[in-house]
Amino acid sequence: MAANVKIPVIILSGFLGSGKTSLLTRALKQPQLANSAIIVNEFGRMGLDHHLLSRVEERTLLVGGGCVCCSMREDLVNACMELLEDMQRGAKPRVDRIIVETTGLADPSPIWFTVLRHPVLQHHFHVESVLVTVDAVNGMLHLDSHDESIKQISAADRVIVTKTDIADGEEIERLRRRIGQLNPAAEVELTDSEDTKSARFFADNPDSVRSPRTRCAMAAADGGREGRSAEDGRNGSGGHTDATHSVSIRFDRPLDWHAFGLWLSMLLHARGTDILRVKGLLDLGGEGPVSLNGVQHIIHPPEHLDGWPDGRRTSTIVFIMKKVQPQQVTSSLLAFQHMLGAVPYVLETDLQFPY
Ligand SMILES: Nc1nc2c(ncn2[C@@H]2O[C@H](COP(=O)(O)OP(=O)(O)OP(=O)(O)O)[C@@H](O)[C@H]2O)c(=O)[nH]1
Repeated sequence: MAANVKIPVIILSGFLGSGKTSLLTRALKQPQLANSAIIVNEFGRMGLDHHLLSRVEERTLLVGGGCVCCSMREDLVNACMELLEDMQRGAKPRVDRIIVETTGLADPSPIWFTVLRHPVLQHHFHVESVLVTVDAVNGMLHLDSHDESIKQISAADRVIVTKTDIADGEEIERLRRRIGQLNPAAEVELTDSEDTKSARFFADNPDSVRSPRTRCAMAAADGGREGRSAEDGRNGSGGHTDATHSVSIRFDRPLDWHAFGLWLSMLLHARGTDILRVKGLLDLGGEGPVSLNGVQHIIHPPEHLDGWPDGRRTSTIVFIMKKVQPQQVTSSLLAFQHMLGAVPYVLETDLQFPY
């Protein structure tokens, strides 16, 4: 098997009963997903009929400092290693992707961490996207009452609102807005039980690098906040210190990578468990952007991309945080601006702190 091309892993998460299995079952009927390996977390569940289906019991091994997001999922390691060995000795054909369906209460970050940091898996697999289902009828309630739901949405590249056939339009719009506030970097899509094209969520790379920019551009067009320096907002007080907040930040010039890397390491070292997601495109002065993708204090190796997705050359970073105020991030960046070589400004935030 071609060892140098990593097999994409797609994580399918979403709160209890939000429609993960229904979505996946429908998607697997389409030929695009024929050559996929599926790993689900629960024993004894019926309904998925697939030749490569593997059911595993969720087992997490705490590694490093004992932090949950930096734990290895032993179940996933075993399932992937088994598949890898089978493919390497020719007992199974090489699969096009692995889809991991989590339990409804799972935090997707240990799965991410496992694929990224396991000494063998990291050379053969990469996490292509995190899909999260949200129930159009109950999603708002789940978000209000369950931290797990918020964590899942924060980790998502693509949020799929299910059950739109039984929810009213206004309800769906409210939910979309809430998801957009929680994770401005995620694409939000709708589905229902009659959707016969749901393989698109798994087989198309959501081009995660484009989404923060697209959303930011939309926010700028509609909110008119673009161009205001973060300095203007540094003394604002947003309250809600325990809540989850997001902020999208842009820079006026290319960034110094070493200085930015140092700043980010310091932030993650100090507040890693509260930084649920960092995602963006950086202008480091090279031809194309460098994509940045992190979940809690795990940062995916940055990737150089060939071109700017929407032709606009600028750094945009989205932070989704718990117990950290957007202005704490911006003030810290401002304090670092001379080393960074660029001035940050707030493009969009869910908090109305004074600009
Ligand atoms: N009307 C409607 N019902 C749906 C839709 N998606 C799922 N359901 C129903 O919602 C219920 C839960 O769906 P599942 O697919 O089992 O949800 P899940 O997220 O896999 O559930 P857990 O594994 O328990 O977390 C089932 O009764 C489904 O038939 C949808 O788009 N429309």
